[in-house]
Amino acid sequence: MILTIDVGNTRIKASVFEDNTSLENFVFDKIEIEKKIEKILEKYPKCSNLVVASVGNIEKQSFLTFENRLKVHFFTHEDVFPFQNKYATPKTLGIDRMILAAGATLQFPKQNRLVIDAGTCITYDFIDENDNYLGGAISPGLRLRYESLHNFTARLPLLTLEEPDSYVGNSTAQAIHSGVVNGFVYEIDGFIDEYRKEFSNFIIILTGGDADFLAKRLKNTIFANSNFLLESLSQTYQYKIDND
Ligand SMILES: Nc1ncnc2c1ncn2[C@@H]1O[C@H](COP(=O)(O)OP(=O)(O)O)[C@@H](O)[C@H]1O
Ligand SMILES: CC(C)(COP(=O)(O)O)[C@@H](O)C(=O)NCCC(=O)O
Ligand SMILES: [K+]
Repeated sequence: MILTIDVGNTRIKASVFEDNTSLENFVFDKIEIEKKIEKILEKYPKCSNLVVASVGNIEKQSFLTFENRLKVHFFTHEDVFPFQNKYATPKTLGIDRMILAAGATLQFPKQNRLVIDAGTCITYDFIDENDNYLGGAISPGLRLRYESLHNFTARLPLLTLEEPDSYVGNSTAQAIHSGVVNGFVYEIDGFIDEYRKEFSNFIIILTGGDADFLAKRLKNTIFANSNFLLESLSQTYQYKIDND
C-alpha cells in the first residue's frame, strides 16, 4: 500500500493506493501537511511507501520525519522516466509535468498524447507516439486569472468563479466572468485545434482542480480525470521499482 502526495501551488492532494487502485483521496493545505499525513497513516497503517511530487514550496525535508515508519520517495529529475525528455531545459521542467507525462506514457502506450492540467497554472504537455516528451505550454489557471485582474488593477474587484451570462458582458462583473471563463475555454479549445493541425491522432487527458468545470464547456470532447496526477505517481513509482 502506498500513500501518494502531490504538492501543487494551491493545494496538496493525496491518495492511498493498493495495486494501483485508489482507496481514498484527500485534499488539504500546506500548513496542515504533517498532521494530515499522520491521520492518513493511522487510518491506513499498511502503507509502506510515501511517494511525493512537489512543485510547491515544500521540500524533501518535511517528509523525512516519516522515514522511521515507511519508505519515503521524493521524485526528482534524477529518477528514471519512461519517455525521452526533449525539453531544452530538462532540469527546470516541473516534476508534476514529468509525472503526468510518465503516467500518460505508461497508461496509453505508443500513441500521441496531450495532457492538460488545469490547476494553479494550466500546463500542456505533449508526448509523441515514440515516447518523446516534446514540451507544451504554461498559462495562468482559472483562479489566478480572477486574482491577477484584481491584484494588478485599481478598479477591478476580486470575483469568484461564476458562469458568464453571455460573451458580451454588460457589467464589470459580467465582463470579468466572460473574459476569465470564456477566455479559459477558448484558449484550451484553441490549443487543441492547433495540435490537431500537426498531429492527426492523439488522445487528450484533462486533469487538475478545474478539470470537471472545464470538461462540459469545451467544444472538443475530452475525458476528464481529476485523479490523473496521483494515479500517475503510483504508476511511475511502480515503473521506477521495476527499472532501477
Ligand atoms: N477548494 C478549492 N480551493 C482552491 N481551488 C479550488 C478549489 N476547488 C476548485 N478549485 C480550482 O482548482 C484550481 C487549482 O487546482 P489544483 O489542481 O488544486 O492546483 P495545484 O495542483 O496547482 O495546487 C483553481 O484554479 C481553482 O479554480
Ligand atoms: C508550471 C508549474 C508552475 C505548474 O504548477 P501547478 O499549476 O501544478 O501548481 C510547475 O509545473 C512548475 O513550476 N514548472 C517549472 C517550469 C517548467 O515546467 O518548465
Ligand atoms: K498545473
